[in-house]
Amino acid sequence: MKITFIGGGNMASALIAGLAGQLTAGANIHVVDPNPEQLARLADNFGVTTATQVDDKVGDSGVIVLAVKPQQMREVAAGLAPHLAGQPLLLSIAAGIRGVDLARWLGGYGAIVRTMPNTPALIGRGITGMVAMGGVTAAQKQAADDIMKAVGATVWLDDEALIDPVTAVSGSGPAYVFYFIEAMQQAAQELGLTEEQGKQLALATFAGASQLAAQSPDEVAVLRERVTSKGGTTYAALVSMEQSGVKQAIIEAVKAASARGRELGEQLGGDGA
Ligand SMILES: NC(=O)C1=CN([C@@H]2O[C@H](COP(=O)(O)OP(=O)(O)OC[C@H]3O[C@@H](n4cnc5c(N)ncnc54)[C@H](O)[C@@H]3O)[C@@H](O)[C@H]2O)C=CC1
Ligand SMILES: O=C(O)[C@@H]1CCC=N1
Repeated sequence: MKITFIGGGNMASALIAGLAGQLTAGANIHVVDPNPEQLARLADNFGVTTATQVDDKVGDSGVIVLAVKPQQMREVAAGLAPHLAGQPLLLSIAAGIRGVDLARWLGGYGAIVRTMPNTPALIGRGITGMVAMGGVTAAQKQAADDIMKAVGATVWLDDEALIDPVTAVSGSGPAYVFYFIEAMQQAAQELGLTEEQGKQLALATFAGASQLAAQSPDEVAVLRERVTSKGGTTYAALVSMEQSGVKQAIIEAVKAASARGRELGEQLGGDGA
């Protein structure tokens, strides 16, 4: 099956990298992006075919992945509308953009699955939240699931409104983890370790702790308590974090991301025109 990506930026590149390793021929992937450097990089690395704008070649795609910024989606959808005679599945990865708005911009085309992947897809360790709009067939839903499972796990939602919370937790989530790792690395250096040592210690700790949490039958809070000797070093760190309101700040940050997703949908979807 031919999969066309409209937009070949960061998230599309992560998906293509994950998919290219799974498909028998990278040439089954076609990428449309106005940036020739972006296209050259994707063609060199993954053997995809490329174009700088949507043309008739997009028409024979079984799946079209919409991977442009939310602000570009309306224009891209309008340009795509004349090329949907082959009834492809449209897979949107854009934050915020509501299915009803996308369908309208596509000229009333309803075979849309909204998804929210994340960048660990690049190494096949992504997780994608997904919701199917009314015009999606069972076979198309399966195809969407197959594509996203090629780059990690999938979580299907019944309620489209929940895609904003998914965006806030797992779509944006890698950035929070990187932020925490950056802080750990900076602390390591300020305490006298080398940059390399700090990096090695922080990364191995994140990988080990998250694997342990995934594999353990115990709740994460129990695992945390097992590290925390009374009056010990971890206790000192956690008291400091509590005093600084770190947990509440993280909760509020995730809620801010979710609210921004909803706001983007309302702003860009406008009054339904
Ligand atoms: N970066 C991430 O971690 C995630 C991003 N997303 C979503 O993915 C989408 C893309 O985000 P990024 O990849 O981060 O942005 P990006 O800026 O890296 O990529 C956007 C790409 O679209 C291209 N483009 C612009 N106008 C175009 C047009 N008319 N036709 C075709 N291509 C066009 C740009 O040249 C660029 O390569 C957004 O809607 C975002 O909400 C979703 C999940 C995670
Ligand atoms: O920051 C953003 O808006 C996109 C959506 C999820 C991750 N990146």
